Amino acid sequence: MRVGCPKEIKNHEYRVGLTPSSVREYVAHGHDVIMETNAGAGIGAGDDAYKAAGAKIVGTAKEVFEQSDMIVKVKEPQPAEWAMLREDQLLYTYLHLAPDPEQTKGLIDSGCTAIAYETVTDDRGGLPLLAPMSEVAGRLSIQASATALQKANGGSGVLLGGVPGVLPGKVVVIGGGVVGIHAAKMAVGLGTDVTILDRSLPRLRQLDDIFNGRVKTRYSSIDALEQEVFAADAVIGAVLIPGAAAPKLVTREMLSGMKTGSVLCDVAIDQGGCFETSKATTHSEPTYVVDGVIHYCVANMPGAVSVTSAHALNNATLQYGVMLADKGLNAILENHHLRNGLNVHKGKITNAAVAEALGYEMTAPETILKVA
Ligand SMILES: NC(=O)C1=CN([C@@H]2O[C@H](COP(=O)(O)OP(=O)(O)OC[C@H]3O[C@@H](n4cnc5c(N)ncnc54)[C@H](O)[C@@H]3O)[C@@H](O)[C@H]2O)C=CC1
Ligand SMILES: CC(=O)C(=O)O
Ligand SMILES: [Mg+2]
Repeated sequence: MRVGCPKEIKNHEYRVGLTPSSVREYVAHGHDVIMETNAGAGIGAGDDAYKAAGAKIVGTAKEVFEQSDMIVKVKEPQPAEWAMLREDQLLYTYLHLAPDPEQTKGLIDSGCTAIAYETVTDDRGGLPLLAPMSEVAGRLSIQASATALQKANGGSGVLLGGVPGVLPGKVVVIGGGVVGIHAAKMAVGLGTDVTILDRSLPRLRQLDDIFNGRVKTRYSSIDALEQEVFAADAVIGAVLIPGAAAPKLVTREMLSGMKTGSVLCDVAIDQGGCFETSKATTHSEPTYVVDGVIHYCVANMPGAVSVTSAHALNNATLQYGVMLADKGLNAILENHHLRNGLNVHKGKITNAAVAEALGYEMTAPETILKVA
């Protein structure tokens, strides 16, 4: 198969869909890899490194899209990119369609087969292609919140770790999954007072074991949520209902009960955000203020640490990517985890949560996947 990888074009997105090491693996499986020139510049991988791994370098994204059977990316396609996709082409990347009707329509109109990293599953009930970026974003969320809390950045002037004789700041994490655990790890490392809220009791029990008394856990009722959010210096939004739009857990009304200069960091913004007042921001302008509360809502947080992120992402995406290149649509038919990743095929929505969020009819992948 001809596998293509364009340079990412989202604001301050420095990751790349294929590292040179991944290119070598595709080539070892007999595939041709076509890279856009400078695609790896943001991770310090020049065209020479890609050539050495066996890739062909082309000058424009247009050539990559024209010459490839499968496109491997990081972020959801931007309008200029979805216009270049075509029927019989596989797209393998993050999509986050539930909060994004325009992109969904773009993919439907293209006729392409789109697999969303964030809905591919594994045998343990996890989301293996989302997990590495959730690890990164969870860890970054504490750095981002600590920076926003600094007075010169508009924050309340609280140091999350405190100092001897002065109490530490309070971090509240809503959603104790991958993002939540990694946010808590960083916050604990700084010496912060940390509480994690979740709706899953088994998950709360697991967190209690992992952190061995170093974090408090709380069932996420409306009461508990309100009390914790009002007392917090930083709130990390880390909930997920796979594929679906995030539930709005912190309302506009609740902001008036929060401390002035406290921070809402909405990591779940790529699924529409879990705070009513969240709107996606970029690394150029990551924060804005509503009712005295700083909002940080960057939808591609891991792009800021592109070297770590691109390698962590490739570690997770490579196995399924090579499977897709080896077997084409047959890979999706044979592997139910990859089938869970299928969101759009030949103009139909094949993911139930996406269909429900956007009012489309859901079509079961098995009924429309035609294999040559
Ligand atoms: N902004 C960014 O750059 C990035 C965003 N993300 C996003 O972060 C979000 C979280 O991802 P993961 O941690 O991997 O998901 P996960 O599935 O590991 O964890 C989500 C947790 O939320 C909990 N939850 C669901 N509804 C809840 C509610 N009403 N109240 C409290 N807890 C609730 C679940 O029980 C689960 O423990 C996703 O939307 C993901 O796409 C991930 C990476 C980067
Ligand atoms: C998961 C996601 O949206 C990201 O890594 O940018
Ligand atoms: Mg997005």
